[in-house]
Amino acid sequence: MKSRDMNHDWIATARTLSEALPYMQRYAGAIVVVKFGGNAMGDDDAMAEFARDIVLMRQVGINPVVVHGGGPMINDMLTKLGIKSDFVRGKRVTDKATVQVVEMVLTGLVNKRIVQAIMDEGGRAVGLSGKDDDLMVCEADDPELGFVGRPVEMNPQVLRDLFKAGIIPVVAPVATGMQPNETFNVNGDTAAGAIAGALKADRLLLLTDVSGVKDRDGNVVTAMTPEDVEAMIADGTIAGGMIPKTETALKAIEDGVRAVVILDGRVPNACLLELFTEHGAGSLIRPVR
Ligand SMILES: Nc1ncnc2c1ncn2[C@@H]1O[C@H](COP(=O)(O)OP(=O)(O)O)[C@@H](O)[C@H]1O
Ligand SMILES: CC(=O)N[C@@H](CCC(=O)OP(=O)(O)O)C(=O)O
Repeated sequence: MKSRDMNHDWIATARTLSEALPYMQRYAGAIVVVKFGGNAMGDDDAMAEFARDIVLMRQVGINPVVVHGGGPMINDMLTKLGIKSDFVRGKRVTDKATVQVVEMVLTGLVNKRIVQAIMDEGGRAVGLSGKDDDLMVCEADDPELGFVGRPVEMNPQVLRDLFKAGIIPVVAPVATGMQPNETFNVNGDTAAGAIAGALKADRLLLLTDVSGVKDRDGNVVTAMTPEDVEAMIADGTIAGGMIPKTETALKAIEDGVRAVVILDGRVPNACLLELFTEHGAGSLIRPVR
């Protein structure tokens, strides 16, 4: 058995723990899907800290699912191999050679790095992609993008089976198609939204590199309805990479996810701060109740 450091700095102070306990009880049995993007991954210390948070979530009875990205790691490998890559509306134009590199990097290097980090922190993790047990079946999103997938059928039973066994699923956003032998590259946010929707998750946490959705003055909007988000997209306050992210949030809520939070994954203990403190973290999007 490997030696494992089971100390969680975050719960080292009694004050924080007493604040956290009611929230931990409230979330017992909840399904929380966490999108961990390539830009949020950082160095080995940041990875270990993220893994520690996920393990703690599992220890207090939450069923976490990690859906990861890895755009920067794909870029590095494509550069090494001399393959050029372009993005259209935030999605990578993916030809045959590129989709092979995407699958190799995401399901190999990135997926196993996260699985290993969770194991090192005392959790149990199993890595899979959308291909495993047909978890995520796609069609081509747009002919202009090549092998970029749009999820059309989800089979999340394998995730529920892993929950029952106390195992944390770690999902790479690579999917199978309707035809034999098809492989699709799926945007990480899109995959996380589709998985959260299929599970009717209690929370979808989209970790990014800003503290949340900002208004015109640059202040983070802490609570929003889907209608607020639509208005901010329409008037241009939400732009660039935040558009697909917030659109993913809207679709997930439509599919039955109770709430979506967009938050800064570079902040230490970001997921725990969101789930287990009164003030939370980032921007919470949910329907008016
Ligand atoms: N209203 C907004 N609030 C916050 N960020 C915004 C907003 N509009 C555009 N953005 C941009 O969206 C970016 C996040 O999207 P993206 O870079 O695609 O994230 P990731 O790489 O984590 O998926 C922010 O860094 C910011 O530059
Ligand atoms: C279709 C598409 O764009 N797929 C992404 C998949 C990885 C991803 O989403 O990574 P981040 O979350 O780190 O950006 C890509 O090829 O980069």
